[in-house]
Amino acid sequence: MNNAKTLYDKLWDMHCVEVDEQGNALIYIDRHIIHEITSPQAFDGLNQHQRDVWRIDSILATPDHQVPTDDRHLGLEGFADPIARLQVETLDKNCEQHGINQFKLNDKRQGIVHVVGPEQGATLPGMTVVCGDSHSSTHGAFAALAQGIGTSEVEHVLATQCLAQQKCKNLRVNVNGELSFGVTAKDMILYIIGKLGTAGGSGYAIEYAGEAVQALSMEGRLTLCNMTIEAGARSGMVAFDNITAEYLKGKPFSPKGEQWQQALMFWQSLVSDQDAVFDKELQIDAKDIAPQVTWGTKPDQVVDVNAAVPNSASGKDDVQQQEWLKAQEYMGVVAATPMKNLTIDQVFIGSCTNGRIEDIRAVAQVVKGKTVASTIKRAMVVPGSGLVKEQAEAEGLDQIIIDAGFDWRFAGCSMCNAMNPDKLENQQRCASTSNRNFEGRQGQGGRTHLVSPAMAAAAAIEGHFVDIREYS
Ligand SMILES: CC(C)[C@H](C(=O)O)[C@@H](O)C(=O)O
Ligand code: SF4
Repeated sequence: MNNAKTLYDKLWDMHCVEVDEQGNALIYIDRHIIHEITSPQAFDGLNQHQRDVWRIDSILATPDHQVPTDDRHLGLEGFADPIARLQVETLDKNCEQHGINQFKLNDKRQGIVHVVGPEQGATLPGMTVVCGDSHSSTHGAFAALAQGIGTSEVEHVLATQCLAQQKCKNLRVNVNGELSFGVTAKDMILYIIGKLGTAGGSGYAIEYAGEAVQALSMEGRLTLCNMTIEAGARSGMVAFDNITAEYLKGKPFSPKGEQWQQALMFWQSLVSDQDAVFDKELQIDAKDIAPQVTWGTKPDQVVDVNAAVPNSASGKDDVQQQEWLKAQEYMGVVAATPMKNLTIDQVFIGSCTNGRIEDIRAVAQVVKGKTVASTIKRAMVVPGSGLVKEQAEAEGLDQIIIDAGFDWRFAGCSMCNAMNPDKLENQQRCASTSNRNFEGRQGQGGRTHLVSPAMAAAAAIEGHFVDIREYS
């Protein structure tokens, strides 16, 4: 009998507390990250039932979705929206009441939960990580089992440190060979979602593997795992290796001294066994991946930058054809229009997908000595955390970006989902490094095209999409 296990099987087995005959399981949670949107009702529930928080030191909190990004010196007074302010104040109050570690609004470690956790070493290999946020899959890049949960589950984890779950099936996505120059982890994941479809990963935990994945930096792997949820899977992960270890060494929450050595020994085991069997495998050739641009209102409505908006008649069935037509109408695009001909109104660079230091370096490299096109109404770069901002400023990247005509902002989710003042106007077209292009996602009537940071930067300079591989 084959006892070989996948990485997911291993993580599951290590955390499974109990499972009944129907497969209903309880898994133990090691790290719980919270933000201002999905935690207030959870704390209300706890208080109503007079329950305490089970393991306070497993929790890390920071506000991100509703914080304004234009200025911070006013603190809470800088909020124009009283409801947004109340959410952030409520997070403060709950964290104070329960003694929870929070990086508050004016703490330079504040930022988007999925940027802050990794950069602190709060997400470690072998952990189960949850957050009341669908992009919690991001943390799986560290060979962790990470997933988004709902508000009632946030309450359950706060109270019991456990989560009710059914085990998923195993899907491995192998990206073989080497990515072409100028093609990034963002293009890789958009391409994968294009192949899988937005429901293709449903019921699976995805492991990303193959030479092109192994060659990615930790930041690239975070981008990859981040968008797992857009393929319908709750968890995505990458096996542990030296790149993981190097990234975590010396991070504030990482183990130190003798414990670091012990951890390294244990972490080596966080890979799928050689003969582990996956329920499904997808093979991708890295050299087939070109820079990607979405044309529609779902992340799988995506094409190569050199392609055109597809003709709805080529949709696989009636349902898809109707869906494409509707998406094209909303997006104000017409079949057969080359993607490069689409002119852009706004550019948003940031989010938990692409708001890390390597993303900002890539942007600075593209825009250095150039100027944002006069037709662009606004181009903004929003670091994913205060520490990313600080690092970028130490490297002088902010000045390059500002000189090119971009806004340089404070950390937060910003225009990724417009729960704060950063929004698109009706029918404005945006090149965005975020992860969702749903109708109204970046503001009512706004039209989002998902791209990599370098592609967004080049689109800002030219006023339309260009192939970054031919751009200098
Ligand atoms: C507000 C929050 C719950 C939501 C999520 O779960 O993903 C947000 O982060 C998003 O990206 O839409
Ligand atoms: S940056 Fe966007 S996707 Fe990420 S947590 Fe914030 S709103 Fe969600």
